[in-house]
Amino acid sequence: MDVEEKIKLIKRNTVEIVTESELREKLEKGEKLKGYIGFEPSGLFHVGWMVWAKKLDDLVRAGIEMRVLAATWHAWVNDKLGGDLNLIRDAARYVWHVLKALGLPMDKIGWVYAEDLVSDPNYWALVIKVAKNTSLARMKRALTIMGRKADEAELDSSKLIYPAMQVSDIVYMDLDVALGGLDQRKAHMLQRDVAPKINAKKVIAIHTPLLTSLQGGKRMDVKDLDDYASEIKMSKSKPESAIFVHDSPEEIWSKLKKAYCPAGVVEFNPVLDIVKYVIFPWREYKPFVVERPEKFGGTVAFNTYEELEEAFREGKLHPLDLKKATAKYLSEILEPVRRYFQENEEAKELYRKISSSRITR
Ligand SMILES: Nc1ncnc2c1ncn2[C@@H]1O[C@H](COP(=O)(O)OP(=O)(O)OP(=O)(O)O)[C@@H](O)[C@H]1O
Ligand SMILES: N[C@@H](Cc1ccc(O)cc1)C(=O)O
Repeated sequence: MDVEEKIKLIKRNTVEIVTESELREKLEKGEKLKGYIGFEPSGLFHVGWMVWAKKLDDLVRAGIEMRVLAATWHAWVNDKLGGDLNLIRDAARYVWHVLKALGLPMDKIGWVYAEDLVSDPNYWALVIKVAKNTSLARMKRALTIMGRKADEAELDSSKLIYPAMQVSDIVYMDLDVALGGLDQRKAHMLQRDVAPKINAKKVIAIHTPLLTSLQGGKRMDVKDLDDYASEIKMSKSKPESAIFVHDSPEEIWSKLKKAYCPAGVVEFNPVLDIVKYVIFPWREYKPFVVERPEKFGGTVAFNTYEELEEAFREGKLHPLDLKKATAKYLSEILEPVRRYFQENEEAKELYRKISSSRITR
């Protein structure tokens, strides 16, 4: 794969790369790049996470040495799973199984636990250095990276340490690339600002879109799109907002049937988001076929998402027909996951533990 092909693959279905020219420069020099994505283990894997999972796969294919950080200590700070580190670790292992079930090349992807970092005093020296170079106001503003509002550290000041930890994770692992959904932007921009002050390299940030909650969203007068998108995103701590990778075809249909999808409305439409960022990429961009009786226009095939969006915007594709086809394809894509979790004993047991734990936050 030449540099142009790599950049095309890395860039597809992202919101932004900060910056593309830095990425190009490193690729042109033939540098061996190291990257990561971190996640907080808690709760079940929803289809929103398939957006970054696909990008993780793309980055591996583009030759970037990728690892996944199971941010167990961060999840503890963020009160996930009642702060029970054993359960949090189980939730991390569960995610490993989901990624495997989705077909990711887990033998080519590193797997790191926060414990591997926090057991080293040098890591904490970095956390202090990052904090020394960050104002309190900036640290508070960055709390959206953990799904919290700036004032949520008032009663629990450990939360103020979290952004410094996330920045330190990147520096400690000496990474070139940080992958995350758009809601992780503030962590990456903070890393880029602090890096030159602590003699570290600026990370190249790759941000993927956030799937909208099944309840949808409406554009308001928002200052930071990353803050608004994170407020209305599909999220594991709001189960009613999400389709989980374990949902049966019946559950998927029943959730999609009720999902926000007004005729002709494209913005913050969760059904279209799923088609664009999950179905097209996970089916390797094969045509999306909507079966309809002749009297409603007959069966129609869309070769690209753009064609489908145009038809929907112009009222040539009815929300119910779109939802039916989306449910069918999504159920098909998720079938191997359902099968894997029936057949793999460890995965099955972890799923049982995590899904029966009532406390996600
Ligand atoms: N709806 C979504 N669409 C796409 N990516 C998402 C979505 N929600 C989270 N992500 C991404 O998944 C990664 C892990 O996020 P996170 O642990 O905050 O998920 P979450 O479902 O919002 O969980 P929680 O509700 O516990 O905050 C991040 O990179 C984040 O940007
Ligand atoms: N902040 C991320 C999790 C994360 C934690 C540490 C990291 O280094 C990276 C990501 C989230 O809420 O999903």
